[in-house]
Amino acid sequence: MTTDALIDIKGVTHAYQTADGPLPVLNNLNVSVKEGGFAAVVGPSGCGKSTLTRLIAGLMKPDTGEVWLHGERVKSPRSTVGMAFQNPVLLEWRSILKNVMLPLEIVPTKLTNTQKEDRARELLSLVGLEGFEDKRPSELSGGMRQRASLCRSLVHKPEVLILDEPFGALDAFTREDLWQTMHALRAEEPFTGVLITHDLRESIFLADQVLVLSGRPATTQYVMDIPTDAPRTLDDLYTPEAAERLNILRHQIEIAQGRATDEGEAA
Ligand SMILES: Nc1ncnc2c1ncn2[C@@H]1O[C@H](COP(=O)(O)OP(=O)(O)OP(=O)(O)O)[C@@H](O)[C@H]1O
Repeated sequence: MTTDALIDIKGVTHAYQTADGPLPVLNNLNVSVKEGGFAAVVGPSGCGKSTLTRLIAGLMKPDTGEVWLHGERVKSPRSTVGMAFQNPVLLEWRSILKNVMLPLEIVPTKLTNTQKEDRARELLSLVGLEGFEDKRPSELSGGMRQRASLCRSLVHKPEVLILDEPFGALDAFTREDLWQTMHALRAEEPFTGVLITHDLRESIFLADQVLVLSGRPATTQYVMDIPTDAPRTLDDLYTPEAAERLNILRHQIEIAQGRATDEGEAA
């Protein structure tokens, strides 16, 4: 296969088999993310965003179409994909450090135990959790737990990081802090990312490409490229360019929901 895309989803169609018959979820979906790219996926509730992440991670196979990661067809679960979700599932009987080290116990690695620990400590320090390594998850705030969960999803240096609404349960200020942490992490530890979110500001702040999926069964309805020439700051969200991008995306979501048409008229 000749493509410079690290993630290449080609013509994927999928339906879940339910008691009421097939539920078509994805319809001829095409998504391409280049190495080091960061794509945000937005779309109406229930349109198939999480299904897309399961396909990338190899947790399920599409009915038709192909999923490729780094030039290899995905047919089974991939340990080279890291995932973080809205509710970080940290194990209460393990310290924060040991929680972060968990993937290194599961995914084959040549690191010694000391190197594994150093790696986990380094990431925890990068997200501002130095000094909390020996705490239990319940001793941390929600934002701190999510930081630890991000470290855990990156500790084995995955090719792809999938973030499924990881900041959705956090208050607005903590969420903005975490957005900046994401940029810091990416600067230190470049990865290819796919972020599922309902927050359009989050999508334009974090991603270099925003994909709007149509209503179910989802197809790629609109793609917005966001150039990344300089490090982003929260002030960038209050510029006329940001306002225009948010307006375009909001309108596209309304089209996906069937509440507006292409011409901007109410449906
Ligand atoms: N294992 C399953 N079996 C049957 N139906 C499923 C299954 N998983 C998801 N669905 C249905 O498929 C549709 C798409 O689900 P999915 O979780 O991918 O959507 P989503 O866009 O991530 O949703 P949300 O925005 O609400 O998080 C939903 O209608 C959901 O109920």
